[in-house]
Amino acid sequence: MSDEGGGADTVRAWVAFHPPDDEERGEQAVALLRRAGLDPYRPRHGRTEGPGVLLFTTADHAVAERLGGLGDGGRHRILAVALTRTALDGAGPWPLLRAGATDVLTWDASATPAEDAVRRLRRWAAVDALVASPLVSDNLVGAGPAWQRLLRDIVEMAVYSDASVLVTGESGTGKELVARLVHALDPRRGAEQLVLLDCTTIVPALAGSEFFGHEKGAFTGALASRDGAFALADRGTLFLDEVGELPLELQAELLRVVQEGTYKRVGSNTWHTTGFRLVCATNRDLTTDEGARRFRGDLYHRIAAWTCRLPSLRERPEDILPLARHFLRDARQGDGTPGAEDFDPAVCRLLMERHYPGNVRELRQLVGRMARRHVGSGLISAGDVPPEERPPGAGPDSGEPPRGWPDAGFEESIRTALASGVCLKEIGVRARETAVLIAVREADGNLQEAARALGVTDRALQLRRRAANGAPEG
Ligand SMILES: Nc1ncnc2c1ncn2[C@@H]1O[C@H](COP(=O)(O)OP(=O)(O)OP(=O)(O)O)[C@@H](O)[C@H]1O
Repeated sequence: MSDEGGGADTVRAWVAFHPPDDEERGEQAVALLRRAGLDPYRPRHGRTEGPGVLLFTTADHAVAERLGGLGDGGRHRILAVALTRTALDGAGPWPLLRAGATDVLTWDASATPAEDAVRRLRRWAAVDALVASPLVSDNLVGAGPAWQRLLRDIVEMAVYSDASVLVTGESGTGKELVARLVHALDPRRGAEQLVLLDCTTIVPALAGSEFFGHEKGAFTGALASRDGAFALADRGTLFLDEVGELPLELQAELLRVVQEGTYKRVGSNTWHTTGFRLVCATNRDLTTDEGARRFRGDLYHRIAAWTCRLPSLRERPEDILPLARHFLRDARQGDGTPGAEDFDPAVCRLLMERHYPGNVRELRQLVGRMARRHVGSGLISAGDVPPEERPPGAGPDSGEPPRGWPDAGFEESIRTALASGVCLKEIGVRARETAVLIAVREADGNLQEAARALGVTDRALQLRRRAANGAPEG
């Protein structure tokens, strides 16, 4: 992988200007970016692939639309670079980050702005390449932009930092997969072991031995000396699943080992040293009052240097079919006989409409059951669906519309807004602004087409855009 620091490899990335007719002012910056290692290209018809730079002189309302379009709704990372010191006057960088910029720099604020920018682009391109690699994309399957952003974060944190990671999420969302991936990607740990301990299965009487190891004769039944998890994970990764279940006494001991890197085997007075990356998983919220009473705050801060929340499957319905197809391919490869190649439309609808309290694991099991019933190649059809999975009455063939809107992501967003004190009026304003932004973007800037999609007149759309830009709404 290319190092993101210094002037190593050339990095190819798009460069755009805002306002678009203000290119001349940016040309000098582009020349310096080239010299720092950028191989720039211009986005064609506003379409981009991978990360890029938006050089701007005015952070007006239109810049948000440009960012949304150039970043393809969050798929690609954008470095927004203010070419003048005054370009960020007013609201500062925050609206640009909200609109889709990954970072915002002011050219004149740095002695080496071109190098700073290229360093970021080099890092982002390296992370994108890893996210697209089979190691990541075949393991943590998902196509939605939110999932892709999460993968980028996981990869970046695994490769470029040594931080302890706390992975949260409901059962079956892929927490163990993330732990395995962090270990596999970590250039400092790759050759060493990944040691897994499920804290729900630790027997209190044997817990000390599990973690610290023991000497021969340390307790009844200790017929030989044995290494514990801290020794086995040395220079590797220790994954503690369901860390919220760890008894309080063990939490204190774990904290000491993590802080000091030393431990004694049960029945021994000799200190040993160890150093490992700690990855923990939990489906409990360890920060709530209830969670906090059962979990030490100091340990929480130690294990949660970086946290990663995996969404439930209901929060990522766009990934249900890609995941189901992935599991179908797996099932086909597993038994070596020609198997089903895809799902017929009725089964696709059933998969989309069903609820998955067990998340991805439940989807995987369901697809496995369908694949086992299927005969020959061709599509998985309604008859392959196990009887207890078939919808009563209004079945998948009933022509009912699929579960669509408002979906769980929508509700989640409103719940977050209310919990943060955002009032109903503001929620309404934001919802309208977002709808307009998306419609204009989807219509490639064609306002008539966007107005049609929104079910409003051209004039109403223009007034709304003007209102969003600060002028009173007509
Ligand atoms: N994004 C994904 N892509 C492919 N497979 C996935 C994905 N997420 C989960 N799975 C599959 O779902 C199953 C459950 O995953 P995993 O054990 O990592 O979940 P978990 O969150 O650790 O569950 P638990 O909390 O119950 O231990 C596994 O078979 C895993 O392969």
